[in-house]
Amino acid sequence: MATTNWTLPDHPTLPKGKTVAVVVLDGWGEASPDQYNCIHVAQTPVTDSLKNRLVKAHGTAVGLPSDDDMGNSEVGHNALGAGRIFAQGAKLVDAALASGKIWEDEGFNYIKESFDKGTLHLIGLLSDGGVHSRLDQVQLIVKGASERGAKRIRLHILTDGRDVLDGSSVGFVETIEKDLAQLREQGVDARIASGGGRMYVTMDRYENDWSVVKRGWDAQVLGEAPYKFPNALEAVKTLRAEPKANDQYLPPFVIVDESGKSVGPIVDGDAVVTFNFRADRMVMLAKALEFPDFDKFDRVRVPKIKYAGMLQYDGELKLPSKYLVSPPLIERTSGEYLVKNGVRTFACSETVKFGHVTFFWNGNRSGYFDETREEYVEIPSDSGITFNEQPKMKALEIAEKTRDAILSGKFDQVRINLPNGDMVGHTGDIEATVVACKAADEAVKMVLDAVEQVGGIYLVTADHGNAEDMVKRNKAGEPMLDKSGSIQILTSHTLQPVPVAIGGPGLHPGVRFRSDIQTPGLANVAATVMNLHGFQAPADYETTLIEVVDK
Ligand SMILES: O=C(O)[C@H](O)COP(=O)(O)O
Ligand SMILES: [Mn+2]
Ligand SMILES: [Mn+2]
Repeated sequence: MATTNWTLPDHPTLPKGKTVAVVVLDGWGEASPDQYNCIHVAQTPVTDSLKNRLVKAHGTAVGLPSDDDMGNSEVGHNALGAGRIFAQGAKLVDAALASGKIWEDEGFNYIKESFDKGTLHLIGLLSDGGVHSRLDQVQLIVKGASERGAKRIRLHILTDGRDVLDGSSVGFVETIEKDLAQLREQGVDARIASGGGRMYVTMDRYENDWSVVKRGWDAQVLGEAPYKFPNALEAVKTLRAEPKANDQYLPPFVIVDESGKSVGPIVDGDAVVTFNFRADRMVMLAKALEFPDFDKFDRVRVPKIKYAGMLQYDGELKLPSKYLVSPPLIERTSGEYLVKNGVRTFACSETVKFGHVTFFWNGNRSGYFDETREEYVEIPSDSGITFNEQPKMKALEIAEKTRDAILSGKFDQVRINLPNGDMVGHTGDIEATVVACKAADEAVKMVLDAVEQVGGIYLVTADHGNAEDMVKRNKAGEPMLDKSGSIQILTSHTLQPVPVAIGGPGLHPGVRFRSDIQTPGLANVAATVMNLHGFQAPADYETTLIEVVDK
């Protein structure tokens, strides 16, 4: 393997030594101004005043299978940090299924060893959102595993309503139940065994609230939950009606037989696959399943299982150790280059997005490259609430810490994520999302004021759209209505482009956005940031967005 030359060439014109603030507004796209565009409705004077260039943040521009795929935080921050477009989990799993390689590799052969005597359990997000998982892939795994000897299959589903419309869980359950019924006709004992809403059961992230993972453990592994149903369709329909939970927050349930016994606890000798390809909301469960000295909650019973992830979720921790598809190998990220070229770096967000500007930014790698030159600060997020209850979240605290980092003179780059537009946008609460966008704008102001004071440079951008469009639209772009005549709230991300704004007193006056890049995307930002630090990007990086004209 060729050794990497980490030394970045000097930029021909742009100086070194300027403080550069990189601000990622999570879920902040560009869309027509109307009442469902919360960024437009909110008072956002600071971001409104910035001069933007729009870049693509979805689909093939960020390594997703097609341009019908909305962007998301993982692929967005990967592209921002890595400066190149890598085929992402969704695409890699598609390819492994299409070629059949998934069945030949080590991961599947490992879990297959249990098929003779044990049950195959599949745990993950059941939707066609394509952000964490995809229903068609789950269908192919169920079918493929049964064709290859799995005689007893149990699904542990997490309902979505966040990357897809609320209420769509019913249709997804119907689809998978049809497949399972067909398998039963062929003599395979295949059933859904448990479930719950993704935000309340299992899919916490960055260790914000372990009780979420514990609720899932109790249902999936121990077969215990406050709600018991004879089948999953009845479970989802009933829990949506009473206690009137939405898909994201359905309470945990288990499916029981006539005698009231759970149909699918995980026991010694079983195999488990977590079928999400995206890491952030599966890695906590992976730890509970795999770490022998796990101490985040009492697991009560730790079955001896063969476990594989759809992908490996953390390359540093090698977690899980077995996986069905190899993750994208995202190396030589801009963060690593810049640190190795002496750029002292500060990264900050609150818990729910902390890994976005560290782990995802650095190519799905946790930890520092060089702890003498880096400081990552995590502001604890609120837990146990939906963020429309506290739409300002920790934006002010993030901004204060960042301001202090800028003014301290200890850092050359400060890199932050402001979660408000995204996290509140996902709740579908339009009024709260307007408050959220205002709070993010105020945070940007505080950061830009500090940049002004130190003669620095800012680059403000976003990872994908969300808050700029809160309604499901038809092909003509008109809001769609549900059966009762109310507008259909869009809780998910969008396909919209996102802004990139560059400025500040330290910016060379000749810097312009180039006009010769046909369709720039998020991956063009890394080379741009390197330029702002006075370096040229490596030759295989997507090209910079800027040029310097004589001034
Ligand atoms: O995990 C989530 O919250 C959503 O599925 C996607 O949102 P994110 O990509 O902005 O994190
Ligand atoms: Mn995001
Ligand atoms: Mn989001």
